[in-house]
Amino acid sequence: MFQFVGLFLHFLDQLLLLFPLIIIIIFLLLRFLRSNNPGQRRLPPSPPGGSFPILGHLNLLKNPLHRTLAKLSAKHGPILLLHFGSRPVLLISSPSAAQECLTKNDIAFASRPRLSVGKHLGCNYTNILWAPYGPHWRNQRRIATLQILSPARIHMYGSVRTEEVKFLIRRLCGGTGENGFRMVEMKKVFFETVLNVMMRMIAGKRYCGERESEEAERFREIVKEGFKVSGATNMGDFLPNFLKWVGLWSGIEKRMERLQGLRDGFMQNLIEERRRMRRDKGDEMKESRVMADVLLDLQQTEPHYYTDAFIRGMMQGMLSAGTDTSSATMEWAFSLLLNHPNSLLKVQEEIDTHVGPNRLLQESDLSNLPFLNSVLKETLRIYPVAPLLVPHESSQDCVVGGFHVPRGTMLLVNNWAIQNDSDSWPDPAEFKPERFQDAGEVEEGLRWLPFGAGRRGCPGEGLAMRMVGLTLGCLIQCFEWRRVGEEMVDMSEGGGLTMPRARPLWANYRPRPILLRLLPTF
Ligand code: HEM
Repeated sequence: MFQFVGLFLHFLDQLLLLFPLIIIIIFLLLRFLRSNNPGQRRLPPSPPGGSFPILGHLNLLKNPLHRTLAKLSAKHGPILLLHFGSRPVLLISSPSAAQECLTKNDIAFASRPRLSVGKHLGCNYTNILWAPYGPHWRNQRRIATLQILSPARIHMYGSVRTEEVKFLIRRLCGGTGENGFRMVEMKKVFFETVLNVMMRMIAGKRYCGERESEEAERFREIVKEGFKVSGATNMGDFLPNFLKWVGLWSGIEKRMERLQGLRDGFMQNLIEERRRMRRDKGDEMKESRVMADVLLDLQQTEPHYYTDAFIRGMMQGMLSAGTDTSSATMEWAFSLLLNHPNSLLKVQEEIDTHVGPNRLLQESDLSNLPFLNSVLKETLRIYPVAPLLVPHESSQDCVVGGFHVPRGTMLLVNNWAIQNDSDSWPDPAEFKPERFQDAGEVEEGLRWLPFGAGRRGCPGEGLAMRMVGLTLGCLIQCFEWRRVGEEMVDMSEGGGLTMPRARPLWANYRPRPILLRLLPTF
């Protein structure tokens, strides 16, 4: 018996001595297995020597961000792992890698990172733009695509867009001398036209032009402040909490919070006004159903889910995703055409030939105006207003280009770099709408994705292309346009996550004879 116990203790003694050796062997074995399975575990490369403690690669980021990141990718490769503070960021700059992220790994990357803009202006990460992938986002997306932005609904609001474009044309006529050219700030007229269209679709009310009420004035202030705060990149998003408390980055967050309060109040008034109208006018309102009505109807069936906060979030999400993007695209397109008068003339000739001298261009003409369409696509190629799309985030581990991408990694697809890469686009900086005339060939793969792709791709593409096409087409049909002065229009880009022009566009214009014939019919 004693012998047996002695033997056991001896064995235990040996085992304890061997224990560190066993641990080392297991560790080496695991490393060996990992290194022989690189697709599973090898992380994407990072720019050598560029990362600092706490800051990560934040020191490399300069405005315009998409250009800085494009240079980084040109030097170190199209799939890069960066660190914005402690947050891992996958930076993608090639069509094949974009395809892998947005198609094969579509579900893995269908979430959004929790950035301060999503907290304060995205209704605490609940609106369609900033909600994480899950049932709440899916439900909003379903309502957006089936009930708000469906082809039938977009068609239904065709008259709103036509009315607003006619209103714009009349407004421009007001200031025009008989033969002389007048000057107009294009940024203002484009933005106000889009805002009126969007607000009429959302709430049945327009806010800009004619005599402006106090309510319209308040709304303008909210929109203006929105521009300022969403244009500022918030470094605080990427820093550890103890640094944020120093207060350097809290200013911008406070402004966002205040703005969200103002927006909420404004949207709530709209909801209540609409509710009153529906109560007072009953069936009469069915003729003019707007987005608020769709949501108020849903509220009647499921009041606990479709709360006023849900309706406010949905209305705000649509407004902020659709307005600035569409009007900035119009401004870029017009800037390019003013710098390329031959293309401007070609669009005008195409419209004159197809539409003729006796009527105003309509949305149904757009599919028969291939050159105008190519101008829009070429504009969105050189100046995509969301050059880095909207950031995505992986909600599960996945593999991109053979590299392991852990869950919780922020994805930036540098669409500007993809669309301006000379491997895919000969002479990428040149404005050549003709390259889109053979559209099928050009759009193959993900070389052109100004609206993103996959589950989180833009649900408003159809509406945007109609709104932008109709407005530009009608202005070109009705007026003669020139640059202000001899110099070319300055094409510098402003900062922020969206890509506005650095300076607002101004242009000279005068009516064409066709307008004098059409004006009395408006
Ligand atoms: C020229 C105009 C427009 C451009 C270039 C544009 C582009 C984009 C892009 C790049 C995204 C992000 C895609 C991604 O994350 O991968 C997006 C998202 C979105 N867009 Fe647009 N957009 C435009 C107009 C509109 C309009 C008119 C509406 C609707 C009224 C709209 C509604 C949305 C919404 C709701 C989202 C969020 C989708 C989600 O997260 O599920 N957009 N858009």
